[in-house]
Amino acid sequence: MNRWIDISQRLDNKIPVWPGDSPFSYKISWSMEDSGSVNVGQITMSTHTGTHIDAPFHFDSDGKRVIDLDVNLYIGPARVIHLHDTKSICVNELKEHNLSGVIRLLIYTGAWKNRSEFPKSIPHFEPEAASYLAEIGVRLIGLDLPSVDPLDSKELPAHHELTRHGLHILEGLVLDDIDEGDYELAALPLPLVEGDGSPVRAVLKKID
Ligand SMILES: N[C@@H](CC(=O)c1ccccc1NC=O)C(=O)O
Ligand SMILES: [Zn+2]
Ligand SMILES: [Zn+2]
Repeated sequence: MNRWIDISQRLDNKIPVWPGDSPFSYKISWSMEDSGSVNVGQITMSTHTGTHIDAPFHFDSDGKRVIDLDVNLYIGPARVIHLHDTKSICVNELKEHNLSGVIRLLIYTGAWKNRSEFPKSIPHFEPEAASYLAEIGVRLIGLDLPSVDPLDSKELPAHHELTRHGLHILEGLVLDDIDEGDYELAALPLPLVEGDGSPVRAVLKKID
């Protein structure tokens, strides 16, 4: 029987974050000793830490908040493909894979090698590829990278083009041990009413 595999980054106080962004912190705000009965923790984090989804509000002030996103996007069949040593994720590279019928596409690049540090540069998603994926019927794109755009991009063209074509974004996956193929995915965001993004626990189960 196939088992669920965790493809999420672990959240501890050392997890690297976007340069200048709030560090992740978990601490016990009320300890067993203080309370006499329970440990109660407190989390402080940026919504773009580790494995997370972006809501359109992240890059468009009129865009959907996390609570407005359809949960059905984040649970269901997904295809994993490998694009080794890619400089940028473009239509030509995507065309080397048969993506017919794919709704959720997860891309392994292997470019974020040292997970204890935020990467200096990453391959980016070519904005032109958004319409190509939308025509196939892809609705969710996931990557093993902290962003779909170059790290120094202020315009965020890939984020905008993906959203304009109805694709949703999942970032910071850990796909190192995942073979190409078909899986069930679950990567649900939290019900953040004002959220621009949300951490997710992303898991995969191989489909035979
Ligand atoms: N677009 C990136 C995040 C991002 O751009 C960012 C995240 C935290 C703090 C600052 C950021 N961008 C600043 O220009 C993402 O989607 O996760
Ligand atoms: Zn993000
Ligand atoms: Zn993003």
